[in-house]
Amino acid sequence: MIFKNFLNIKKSKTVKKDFLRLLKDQPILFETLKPTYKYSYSKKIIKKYKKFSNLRIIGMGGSVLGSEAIYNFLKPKIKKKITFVSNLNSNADYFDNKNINLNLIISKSGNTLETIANANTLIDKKEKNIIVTDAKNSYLTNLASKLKAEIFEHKNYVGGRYSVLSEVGMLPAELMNLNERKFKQFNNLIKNKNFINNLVNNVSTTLSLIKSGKQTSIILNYDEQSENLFKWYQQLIAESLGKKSLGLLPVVSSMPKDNHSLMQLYLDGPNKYFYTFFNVLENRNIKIKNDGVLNTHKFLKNLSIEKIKQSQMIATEKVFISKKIPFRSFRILKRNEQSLGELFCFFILETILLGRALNVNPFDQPSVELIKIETKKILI
Ligand SMILES: O=P(O)(O)OC[C@H]1O[C@H](O)[C@H](O)[C@@H](O)[C@@H]1O
Repeated sequence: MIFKNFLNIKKSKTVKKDFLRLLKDQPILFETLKPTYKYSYSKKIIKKYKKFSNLRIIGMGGSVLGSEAIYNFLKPKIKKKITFVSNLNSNADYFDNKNINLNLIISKSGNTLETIANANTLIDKKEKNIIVTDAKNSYLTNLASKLKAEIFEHKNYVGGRYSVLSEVGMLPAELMNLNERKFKQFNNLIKNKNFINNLVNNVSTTLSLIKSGKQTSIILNYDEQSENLFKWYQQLIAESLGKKSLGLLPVVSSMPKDNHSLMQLYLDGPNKYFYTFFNVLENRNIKIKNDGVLNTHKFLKNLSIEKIKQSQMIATEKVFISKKIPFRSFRILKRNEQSLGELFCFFILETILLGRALNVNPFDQPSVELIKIETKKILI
């Protein structure tokens, strides 16, 4: 991964201290970031489920965004068909898919309304089921015994949006036949001085941008297969930091598509945003067909789609520099488990450090309950 930090870096000794304190006094959820983490299942138990080829994963928010990010980012490597049911949509194509052989239903609380509704609409008697949920009595623990489903514990000390490297993201990864071990980059990264400096300076600079009134963080994403990664990131940032009238609004822009839609605003609109350029450089090599190129556009000969896209990214970075618009950039060299593991780790640490510096608790989401309570009142 190549990470280019903001141009005008603000260095903060407090953030560095916070980082060292975080390493010394690690939240227990950090166990999930390490290769030594003890899953609630054994590799032997899950082996029998690896033969299933057509999976449906049902969940909401942190219970599913991580596995959806993994699936889409690493799709070229994955031979299975996985259907994600992570919203309420009566018109979705998945209602017509009758070939599912294994369901994975994931919910920490076991009581999330959308997950219950989707499970009870979609699951068919002939399908096998695995349920990942907290051990306590809930709708899903009861459903598991009714369905005679396999049940694996969602450790109660791991919050949904921080759970991607626990059972929640790694069981789906195993079933996708990916290498779970390779996602676990925490131990390597905290020994890497470059990573630590980048992380600390990135957090310090983000804090000074927030202080100067820039509370919208726009991701200029040049890799369509990373869209779900940034959906995961959105929840992480929004639920962790959006409290006490503070927080950041993470917006994901599809690039270069949005050159033709939002870029004008980014360049000349309110001076209230900061940006993250993101691209993955390992892709199929699809080239322009030379014999079809018209003489006026000879420069296109031999070019690949990726070369054109990457040139647009570099060009946009140049324009941002000339306009003094703050940005950082990620260039991911390999599309593999390790790169994704590094990104998960970077963003998790970034979020916790921002939370500490802003003096908000990055692990709760108290107001989310309000909608659940009001919805129940309407339905009962
Ligand atoms: O895993 P579950 O208990 O089903 O929760 C799923 C999601 O719903 C909640 O409302 C929270 O805001 C999220 O943080 C959580 O990831």
